[in-house]
Amino acid sequence: MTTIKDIEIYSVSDLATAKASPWASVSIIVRVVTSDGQVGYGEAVPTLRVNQVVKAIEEVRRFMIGKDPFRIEYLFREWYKHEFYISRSFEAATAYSAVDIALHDLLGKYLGAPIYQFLGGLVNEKIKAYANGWYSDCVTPDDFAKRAKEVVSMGFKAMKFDPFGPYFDHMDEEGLEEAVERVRAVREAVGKYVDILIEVHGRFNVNTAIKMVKAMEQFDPLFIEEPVHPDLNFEGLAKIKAAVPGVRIAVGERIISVEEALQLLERGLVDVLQPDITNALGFTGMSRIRALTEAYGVELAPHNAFGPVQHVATLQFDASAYNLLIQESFYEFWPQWKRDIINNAIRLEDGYYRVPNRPGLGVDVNEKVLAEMRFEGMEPFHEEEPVWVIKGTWKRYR
Ligand SMILES: O=C(O)[C@H](O)[C@@H](O)[C@H](O)[C@H](O)CO
Ligand SMILES: [Mg+2]
Repeated sequence: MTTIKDIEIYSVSDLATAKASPWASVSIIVRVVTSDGQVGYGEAVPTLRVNQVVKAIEEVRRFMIGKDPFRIEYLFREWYKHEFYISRSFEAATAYSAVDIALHDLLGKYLGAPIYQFLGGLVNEKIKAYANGWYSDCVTPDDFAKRAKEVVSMGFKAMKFDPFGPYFDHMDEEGLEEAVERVRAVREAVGKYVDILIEVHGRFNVNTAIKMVKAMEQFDPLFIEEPVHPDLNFEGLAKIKAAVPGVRIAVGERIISVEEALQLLERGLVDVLQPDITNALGFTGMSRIRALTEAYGVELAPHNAFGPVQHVATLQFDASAYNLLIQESFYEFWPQWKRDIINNAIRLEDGYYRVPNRPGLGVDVNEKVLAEMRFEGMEPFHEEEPVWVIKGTWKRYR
């Protein structure tokens, strides 16, 4: 019987190139090795918890050594039994997510099939992408408009951005006007057939969020994402939906269980759910969440903001999701080393991605790059700009 022989953990980074997504200037890649020498890869969430996540993966590693890697559901339930806090701990959830992704990669390689083949087969021949990470250092409406045009020239048919500068909790009239002017400039630059998605990063209190959503409706966003502080999601989103029923609301990047997805869906608070395969318990969790969204008639736009193994794992998941709306991508805006980790195997074709159809994740991981980029340390922290915004945008322009 094939067993898990080891789980290696690679924190990789080149801090000097932390351009668009400062929260993910590090990537945490896991390499699961079996007794017959096969290797599966996964990825965990870095952000301001790199060392904690690495330690949490070590806990999963201790449990997994010697186990049958193909008993994926059994392994999840056993670890759920032992771990005790996995539904309450982001670190525990992302650690397990990374290993679950690697187990699916191994199963695909064992079966000689891409992961989507055993998730229900190919539903989406190609995946519509939206660009994120494209607006580093954009401050004025003109900055955003110019860069948005470049994004369209790359082939993207959709793009997401956070136009809210340095506002948090509350935003005054001037701040709202600045945000409106940035969105207006992008809408005028790209025209009405390119989708605009507005990212709020859960910045605002409920009253500010309602005022903001009302102001943004004129631009017909594909959705507005995380308009209110995530701990206010239930009451806050309900008030937003009541006040502005015509705007699609998207949340979900922070959920770590199918139960959290259910709490959002059963209250009718979300129009587009954005679970993330690197913290919503890998393919095992995402498949459960997908079934729920289908039952509630909610579309999927999986969050995807960290690294290359996450990128291809998400595409494998997307391939068999009939209620997929659109897929987030930072891929084209990363430093080159991140794309090199998967030999730059993914290509945007007229705004869409084809899903690799080779076994497992469908791409090779470049172990030379993994070794070269190995890194000990933490994500950079800057007091003057939260790590979760696109670099250089936490500014006013008036
Ligand atoms: O929708 C997104 O891609 C996310 O909100 C990113 O913009 C965040 O900054 C990151 O996920 C923080 O960890
Ligand atoms: Mg987001």
